[in-house]
Amino acid sequence: VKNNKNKSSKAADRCFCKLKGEIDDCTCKVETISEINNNKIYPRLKSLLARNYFRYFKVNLKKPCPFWPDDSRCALKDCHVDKCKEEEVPIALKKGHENKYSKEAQNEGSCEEERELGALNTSLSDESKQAFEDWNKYDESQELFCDVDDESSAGMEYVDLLLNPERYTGYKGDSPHRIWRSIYEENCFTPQPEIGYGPSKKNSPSLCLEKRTFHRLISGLHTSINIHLCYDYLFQGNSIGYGNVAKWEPNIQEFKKRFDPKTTSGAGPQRLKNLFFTYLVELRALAKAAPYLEQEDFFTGDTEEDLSLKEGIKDVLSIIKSFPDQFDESKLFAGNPVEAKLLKEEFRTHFRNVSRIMDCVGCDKCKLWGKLQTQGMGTALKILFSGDDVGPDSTVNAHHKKHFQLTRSEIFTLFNAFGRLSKSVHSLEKFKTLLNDPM
Ligand SMILES: Cc1cc2nc3c(=O)[nH]c(=O)nc-3n(C[C@H](O)[C@H](O)[C@H](O)COP(=O)(O)OP(=O)(O)OC[C@H]3O[C@@H](n4cnc5c(N)ncnc54)[C@H](O)[C@@H]3O)c2cc1C
Repeated sequence: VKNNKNKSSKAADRCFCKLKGEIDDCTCKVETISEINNNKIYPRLKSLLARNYFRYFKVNLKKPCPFWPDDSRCALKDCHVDKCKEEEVPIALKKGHENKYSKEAQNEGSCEEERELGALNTSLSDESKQAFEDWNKYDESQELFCDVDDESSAGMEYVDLLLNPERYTGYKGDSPHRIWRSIYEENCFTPQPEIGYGPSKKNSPSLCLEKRTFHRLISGLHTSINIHLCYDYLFQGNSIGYGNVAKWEPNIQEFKKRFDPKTTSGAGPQRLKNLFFTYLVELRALAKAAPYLEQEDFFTGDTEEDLSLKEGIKDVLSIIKSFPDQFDESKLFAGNPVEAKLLKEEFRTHFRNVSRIMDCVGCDKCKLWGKLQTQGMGTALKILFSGDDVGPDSTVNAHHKKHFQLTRSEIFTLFNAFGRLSKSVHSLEKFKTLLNDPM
């Protein structure tokens, strides 16, 4: 037991070795983020994001992949996964039953049908449908929601995020690798080697601040997605030590495989650190947009709920604003104006590509969360770099020029995307404990 414990604490030290001190290119410390997130921001966001306003995501999951022939069928249906007989599939994994995951369901069979893990639960109540119609009418009358093309396109549907948590889906192999590869190799200014952002080495010029920022942002998002799947991992019945009961639990081995320097050629700890960088950038976007958000009306069709939601949002924003070491976006695109403009355009094009690649993700649930999080990050970048005013005077006013605006969908994805990062940072505590103290 002692030996095992020693081995595991070393793994904890190795994985978390970079999670201390200042975050690259920022003055903020990892410890400060962990403390304020875990004690103040995460608990508040958790209850805020369970409210109706932040619960139903309007999204088009049927858009064709613009870059290569759609391989999603091949990725999960018949090519990689052997089909189980109907009676072998645990009831909890069948479409429409996911939310009913219960003791009764856990005692069901053990066959893995990974396609079902990634399938969406699209059930909605009649009241929700009525509420969405009211929301649309309200949005149109406010002229706040300007992204009409997407909003009105065929294929848009509401998805209940609480019924479709981001977790292990079994999506692996060529399809996600092609997505990540195309993001990093074609769109992400990846430094060589990935672990070093530092001064230039021979044949490997260091990246400028903007490109480093871009790469870290995406890497931090990737880390967050992978932490979620490690944290909410499906141990099938018959897994060693699990008998016949299937369970959703943190998977330490999976976490180690992804973040231990030993299994990642040294890159794991930096990838974990990048999560904090991404967190800091989105935190700053919320702080910057706070004056705008604080005076926004969050319409849900229920006056009491609207008011209480507004209070909840103000409460979390007050903590976000009080964060001492905010990311300083003014350092980016600050050089020669002509070069800065080109760089910003390049940044924007690459980010747009990353968000479009999400339509190529071959697992509906992963696509859902991938789209949500890239859209949220896009909103954060718009807030930080659009150059428009963000302030109390910036809301729509019929008699004045329209300045900065956020659509409902931008507000929705901004908060939800930040909520994902917040949960990832929070779950690191659990992994640290488990690695230090394996049962
Ligand atoms: C948009 C998207 C959403 C997904 N959502 C889910 C989900 O909800 N549930 C689920 O179970 N699976 C999900 N996946 C799949 C998951 O991210 C992995 O691709 C899969 O588990 C296979 O993991 P892997 O170990 O092969 O490495 P991958 O995570 O696929 O990584 C590929 C390569 O990228 C590099 N890399 C890894 N992490 C980082 C990082 N943080 N920064 C920089 N480089 C890195 C490494 O070289 C690695 O070999 C999603 C994939 C995508 C593209």
